[in-house]
Amino acid sequence: MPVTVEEALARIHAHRPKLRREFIPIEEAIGRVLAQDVTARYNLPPFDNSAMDGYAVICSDAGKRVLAEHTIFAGDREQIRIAEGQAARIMTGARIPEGTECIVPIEEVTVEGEHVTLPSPLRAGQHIRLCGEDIQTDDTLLTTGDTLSAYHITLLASQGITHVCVYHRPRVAIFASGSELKMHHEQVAPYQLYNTNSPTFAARAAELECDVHFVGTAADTLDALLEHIDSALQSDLIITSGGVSVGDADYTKEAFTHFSFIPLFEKVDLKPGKPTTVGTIGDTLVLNLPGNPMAAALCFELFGQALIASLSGTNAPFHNSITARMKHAYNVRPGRRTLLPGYYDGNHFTVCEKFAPGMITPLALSNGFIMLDEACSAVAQEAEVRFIPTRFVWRSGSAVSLVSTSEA
Ligand SMILES: Nc1nc2c(c(=O)[nH]1)N[C@H]1C(S)=C(S)[C@@H](COP(=O)(O)OP(=O)(O)OC[C@H]3O[C@@H](n4cnc5c(N)ncnc54)[C@H](O)[C@@H]3O)O[C@H]1N2
Ligand code: MOO
Repeated sequence: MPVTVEEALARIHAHRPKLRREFIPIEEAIGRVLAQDVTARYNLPPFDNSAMDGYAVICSDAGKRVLAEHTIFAGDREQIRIAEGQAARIMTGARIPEGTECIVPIEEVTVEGEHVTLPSPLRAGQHIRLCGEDIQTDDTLLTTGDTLSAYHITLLASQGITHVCVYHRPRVAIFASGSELKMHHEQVAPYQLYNTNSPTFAARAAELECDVHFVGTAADTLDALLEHIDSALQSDLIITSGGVSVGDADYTKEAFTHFSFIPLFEKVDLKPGKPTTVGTIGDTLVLNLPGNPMAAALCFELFGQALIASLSGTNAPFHNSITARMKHAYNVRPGRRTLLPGYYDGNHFTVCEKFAPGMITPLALSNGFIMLDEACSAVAQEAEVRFIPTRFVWRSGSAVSLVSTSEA
């Protein structure tokens, strides 16, 4: 019995794989998932300091001529004290002298030798960056399951942290089945075609921070499939494509049953990609995708990504969507949950002009897809849809306005 997409995803999310951890330098941690919480060891700033090149002064000296004998630079160790009638010339980032009530920028004073005349009035605290105003000791900076981005590396570096504990990258083994398939570096005969699914999933899994192992292309025989499964069992996830339908040469499902395969689900109520199957062999997860390239790619996005997320240890394992409006009206056959590939331009979603489960161009031309409810037979122009991205580098081929205004 096919399960709904929601049920299929719920079964994937309910599965709790064993996760392995390792310590790595922060320079290598970009994109990795933390297996520890990180708390602050130091305040940031670590001391009260000047936000401007100027003078450290006392507020009651506003409008007066004061003596400024000392100059303080960032990194100076010596700590001085100022009193009424005194100021200290100070550089941005330098520790403020004891007794300082505010900083007056250089541009606002009149300098005569060692004396400066201050403006009036002066506001207590002006241009002083307070100890701990950004980070306080013991603040939680990062949490187990956070995926490290460049600005998380900033936080780690600010605390003098050299290494972090992260989850291992998921090890993903990939193979295709199909006697008609050749690899792109092989000769192809007129009755054969190139295996595009395996390079696609290898590339996509690498984009999703997996360690990828391409096992090979299995002929449509039980023996070839058994051999390929056997060499993939050391991985956390096996992704196969092809041979899951009801044809005379479709042996994938049968081959997996030889390895005590336990299904999580064996078919999904979905067009395309109905034959998609997910299960386990021991600690190894298995995703059998259909051979049709577009069907396989869209189901990789829905189910493969969810499996990889669960194996990565992320605390954000669920898909998310962007609300978009339809560029054009679109009609579909109701009664089936339908995936439509297309392009989101920042406002509107345009369904791919030409697509079918066996094609490869639709995904290359798209940056995501929408999933229409089974009751849906038409989506109107400007109707709101939920866009699910497949790539998310948010740039444009032509210049767009980047400015927000008060008008809607
Ligand atoms: N009688 C029925 N026939 C089919 C059904 C069905 O329910 N009843 N389902 C159709 C659907 S839906 C799909 S999807 C496909 C799934 O078939 P398989 O998973 O068995 O895939 P194959 O037959 O091996 O291949 C299908 C198609 O895709 C090409 N292919 C396969 N692997 C690759 C690859 N790695 N790279 C590029 N292209 C690949 C293959 O040459 C075929 O053209 O079954 C329908 N039939
Ligand atoms: O649903 Mo198949 O999975 O059409 O391509």
